[in-house]
Amino acid sequence: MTDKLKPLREQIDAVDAQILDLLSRRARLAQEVGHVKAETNAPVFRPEREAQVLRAVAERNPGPLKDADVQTIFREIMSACRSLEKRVTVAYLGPAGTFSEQAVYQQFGRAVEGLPCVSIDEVFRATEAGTADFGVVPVENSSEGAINRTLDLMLATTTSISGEVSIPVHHSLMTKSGSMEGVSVVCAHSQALAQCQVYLNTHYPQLERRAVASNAEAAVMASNDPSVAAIASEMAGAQYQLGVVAGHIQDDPHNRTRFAVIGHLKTTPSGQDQTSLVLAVPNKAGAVYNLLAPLATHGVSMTRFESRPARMGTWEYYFYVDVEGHEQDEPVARALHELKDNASFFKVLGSYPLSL
Ligand SMILES: C=C(O[C@@H]1C=C(C(=O)O)C=C[C@H]1O)C(=O)O
Repeated sequence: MTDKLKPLREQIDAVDAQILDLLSRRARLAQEVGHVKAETNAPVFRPEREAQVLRAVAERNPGPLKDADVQTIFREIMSACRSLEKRVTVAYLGPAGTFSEQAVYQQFGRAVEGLPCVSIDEVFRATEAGTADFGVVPVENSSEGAINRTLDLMLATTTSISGEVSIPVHHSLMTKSGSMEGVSVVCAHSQALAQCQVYLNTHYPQLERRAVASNAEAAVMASNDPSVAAIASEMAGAQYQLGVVAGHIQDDPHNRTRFAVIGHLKTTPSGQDQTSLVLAVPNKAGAVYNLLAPLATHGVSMTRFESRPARMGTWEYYFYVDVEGHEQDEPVARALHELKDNASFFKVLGSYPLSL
C-alpha cells in the first residue's frame, strides 16, 4: 500500500508547490492593485469584482471538486489577498459564534477583523461612524419573516447596502453536560425560540423558555449554569464547550437567514445584481398599484415586497422593495426615475451583487 501511495503523494507535493507559487504570484498582483488604489484613495473591498471572480470560477470548474467547494477556496484566497491591501473591519451582532459571524465569513472570508456588537443598533452605529468599514445585519428569516429592527434602521441610516448573504440556520439544543438532567430553562434569541417551537412543544412542553439577546449569549449562560439549556448553532456550542442534546431542531429543515452588508461603498454593476428600495405613498385608493406600475412597464422583476408601519399613528406604511438588476442598468434606472415621481418617500438602500 505504501508503495502505491508514495508516488501519488510525491505528485501531490509537486502540485502543492505549483499552487503555492501561483498563490504568491496572485498575492503580489493584489498588492499592486492595492498600491494603485492607495494612489486614488479607491475602496479596497470590491464586492462586485469578488462576485464576478467567484461566478467565473464556478463556470470554469472542470471538477471533480464541487462548485461550492471551489468557491469557498477562492473566497479565502481573495480574502487573504485583500488583507494584503487592507484588513477590513466588519461589525456584526455578537458575541462570537452567532449566525451573523458566520455571515461575515461567508461574505469576506476569514482574513477580516470581526467587531462583535451588542445589538443591531450598535452595528449600524459602528458602521456609520467608521469604527467598522462594513456591518453585517440580519434582514429576513425564511420561517419568521423580516427582522423589523433592521428594516427600521435601514430607513434612517446614511449607510447603503453593498452585498447580501444567505446562510442556512440550523439550531441545536445544548447544555454543559450534553444531557437535559437538572435543566429547568431553555434560553435563546426570541427568533430561535420561535423557529423551534414545534420541537419544544413536542419534547419539552414544561420547560421555561427565556428570550435573551442572542443565541451565543444563551450558549455562554449554559456554559456557566447546568440548569440552563441553550438553543444555538453548533459553532457557538463548540466555542463554549457545550454538549449537543439534539441537533437540527428547527421546525423548518430549510430554515435560512438573509443578511445585508452595509457600509459607505456604492458598488458598480456585477452583471447579476439586486436593488433594495424603501418607498411610501399617500394613503389613498390605488396608490400602491400606481406606485409599482413603472416596474411592470420597464420589465423589472420585483423579488420582495414588505411593509412596515410608519409609526406616526396614521396607518401609513413604508414599503421595502427588492428588484432585479442594478440601479445603473438601463431598465432599472428608467423604472426608478418614474417610481420616484409616484412616491411620497423614495430611498435607494443599495444595488449589490446577488448572493451566490
Ligand atoms: C485585488 C483587488 O482587491 C480586492 C481583492 C480581490 C481579489 O483578490 O481578487 C478582488 C476584489 C477586491 O475586493 C481588486 O480590486 O481587483
